[in-house]
Amino acid sequence: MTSKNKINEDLANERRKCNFNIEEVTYILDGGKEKTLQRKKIEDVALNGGASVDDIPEEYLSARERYENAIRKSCIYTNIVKNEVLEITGIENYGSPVLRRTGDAFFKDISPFMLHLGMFVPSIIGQCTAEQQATWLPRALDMKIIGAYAQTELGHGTFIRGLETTATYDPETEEFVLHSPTITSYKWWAGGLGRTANHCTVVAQLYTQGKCHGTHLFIVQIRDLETHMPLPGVKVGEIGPRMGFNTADNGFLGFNNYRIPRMNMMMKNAQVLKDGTYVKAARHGKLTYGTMVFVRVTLVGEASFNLAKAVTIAVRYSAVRRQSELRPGSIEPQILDYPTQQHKLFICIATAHAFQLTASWLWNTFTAVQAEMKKGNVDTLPELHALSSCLKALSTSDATAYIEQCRFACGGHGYMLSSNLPFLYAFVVATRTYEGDYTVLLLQTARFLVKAWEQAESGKVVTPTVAYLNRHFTTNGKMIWDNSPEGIIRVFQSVAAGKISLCVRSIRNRITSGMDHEDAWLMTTVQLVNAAEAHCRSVILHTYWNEIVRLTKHSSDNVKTVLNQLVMLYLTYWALERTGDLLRYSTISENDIDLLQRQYEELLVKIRPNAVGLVDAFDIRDEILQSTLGSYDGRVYERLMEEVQKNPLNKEPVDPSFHKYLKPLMKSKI
Ligand SMILES: CC/C=C\C/C=C\C/C=C\C/C=C\C/C=C\C/C=C\CCCCC(=O)SCCNC(=O)CCNC(=O)[C@H](O)C(C)(C)COP(=O)(O)OP(=O)(O)OC[C@H]1O[C@@H](n2cnc3c(N)ncnc32)[C@H](O)[C@@H]1OP(=O)(O)O
Ligand SMILES: Cc1cc2nc3c(=O)[nH]c(=O)nc-3n(C[C@H](O)[C@H](O)[C@H](O)COP(=O)(O)OP(=O)(O)OC[C@H]3O[C@@H](n4cnc5c(N)ncnc54)[C@H](O)[C@@H]3O)c2cc1C
Repeated sequence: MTSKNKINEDLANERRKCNFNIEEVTYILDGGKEKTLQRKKIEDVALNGGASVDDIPEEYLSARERYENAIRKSCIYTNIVKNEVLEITGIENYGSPVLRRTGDAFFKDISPFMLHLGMFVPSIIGQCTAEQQATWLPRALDMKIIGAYAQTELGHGTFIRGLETTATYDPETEEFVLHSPTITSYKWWAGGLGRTANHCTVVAQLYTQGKCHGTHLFIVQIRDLETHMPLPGVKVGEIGPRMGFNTADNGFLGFNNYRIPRMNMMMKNAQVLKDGTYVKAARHGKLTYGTMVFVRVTLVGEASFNLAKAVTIAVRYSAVRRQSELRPGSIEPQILDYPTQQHKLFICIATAHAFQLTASWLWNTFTAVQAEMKKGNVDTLPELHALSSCLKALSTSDATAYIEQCRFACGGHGYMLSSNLPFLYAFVVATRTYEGDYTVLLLQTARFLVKAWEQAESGKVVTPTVAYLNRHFTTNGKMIWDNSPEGIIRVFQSVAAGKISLCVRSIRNRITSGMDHEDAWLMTTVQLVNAAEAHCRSVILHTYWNEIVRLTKHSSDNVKTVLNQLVMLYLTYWALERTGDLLRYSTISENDIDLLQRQYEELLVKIRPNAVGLVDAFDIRDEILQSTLGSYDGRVYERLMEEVQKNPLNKEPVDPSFHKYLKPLMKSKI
């Protein structure tokens, strides 16, 4: 072994200590051995060319160079995917999470093609008729056209009904006229729109025969395919530097009476006939919001994956890093030996597991609802909307907080861009806002919960994810505390039921004292967000536990044990985080809380020897991690020094600014 690929001795020791079969855990997280093998095959094909390597790390480049470099690498990756990977996966897997994750080896920030595959293509699949799909989809998948998703405007992001862009049908020419009547109606934020896209999905208020029919989706060509010039009537550009997403060329877009053919309206759920007659085909009023539901579902997996990356970096670093002394004169311990460090990191491993298993479960729910909707049944959509909203909100918010915790866990070196932790944070913190802000989405779930509560109150049996509400009406008083996993979950469900019940009571009391329903709801929104968060927490705890029990049925004993320790850590951690709620809604005592705390500390000790094995089980290749601190070999200090050599500021021993500014300053007299 050369010194370049020699494994750091501490990390090698950690791997020797690991007592479970790492591959077995990887298979569970990936959804089965076949899926792991296919992922590895894709990674081998896509990454073995080393095409991702930048001579100069992208953070040293100017805005223009960074963008050009991102396009260059996107094209390399797209060609690999088109020519080699799709042969393995099949065209239907274009845009699958595996491709998205493999893509992370090419970009520290983000590909300008992300929104093309992440939202433009899904909007064609979800919102177009079969005939329209036949026109657009092959060209989009083949990258003959490149699209963005332009919904948000300068004046409105959350409130879609408030969007101002208009699409007015002209039966004379059988065209829609797109127009941006005000400055606030300019599209703003769409990824890939600023410089890259030549087409986009535009969300606009549809007018026909003098009547507005609300927001609908349109496919709009914005640039010439040969020259890439914006077409007449289109004003488009990049919105400027932001906290992250700096290679995603987020853009603005305005229209001046710009005409598109009638058939460019996405007509799966509603149509405008040649004469201008509006026909609504949809059985549910919000099917045009479907692309957002799809992305919210995928974001739970994104949260898990990005957190898995962060904690892989932080745990490996913590095994390599030695600091302070436990006793005078003793050898400096690995920082992973500090219980406070374990407290910061093990919850991140458990959370990545919880979100990954919840994401798979949510994906199955999503595909089941889609299948029902194909048959004309939309009854399960409200529950999916409520679930995807709160799970998107909580998973992105928790992942953001824990990625930052991983950075804190790496001390000063975590602040280096080369650790990749700042990039991960800047990318993930945006997910809390986009595709529906945290608070706004929890309030959507709260609407569903209040309705479910009313149904349960009237004796109706409610859907499985809120079935605990039926129990709430048949049991009296506080939930009996029970330290088993099922007991903790039951108590969390009682907390959710209790909070929803308080919300309903507050709304009713306010209405009784003279408020109208809207004001009573508004005044209760702080509690409603809290109740939706409690509900979502109980869903995650329940799903995580159920899935671990199901998936480890045939596992080896040691895998069963370590995955059980993790899920118990998760349940105990949240019980301790929510002792106030537990005291209010269950019979938990001071003594029970002391026991929980001891149980938590014992779990940290039990998990400690397997910590590196657990992050290895995420099986994230070094090319994808892109971190000086987190590589498999643990050559932390060597990599930090190697990275310094790439710094253009170190190219010359003396910077020109010395002669230009510093020296004259030093020579000048006071
Ligand atoms: C080379 C390539 C390299 C790599 C790439 C490789 C592969 C890539 C492949 C894949 C990518 C994978 C993943 C993608 C990952 C990341 C994507 C990256 C970036 C994404 C960027 C972000 C994009 C965006 O942000 S787009 C804009 C999103 N905007 C929003 O989310 C707006 C939020 N607001 C709303 O949703 C609504 O306005 C509202 C819900 C808040 C309110 O709506 P409205 O006022 O109309 O309704 P209400 O009156 O409140 O409610 C009425 C009833 O309707 C119900 N309702 C609401 N919404 C829905 C819904 N969606 N579905 C069902 N029902 C809904 C509501 O509950 C009410 O019901 P009730 O019964 O009356 O109570
Ligand atoms: C990196 C990034 C990429 C994006 N990409 C795209 C894209 O590709 N395409 C696209 O169309 N859009 C995109 N967006 C826009 C994104 O979807 C919106 O920013 C998001 O939906 C939030 O809307 P907003 O910015 O209008 O926030 P606002 O709605 O103005 O929110 C501001 C604050 O007001 C609060 N608030 C708003 N309404 C309510 C309410 N009813 N009740 C209580 N509180 C409320 C929110 O909680 C928040 O705290 C992107 C945004 C970012 C940051």
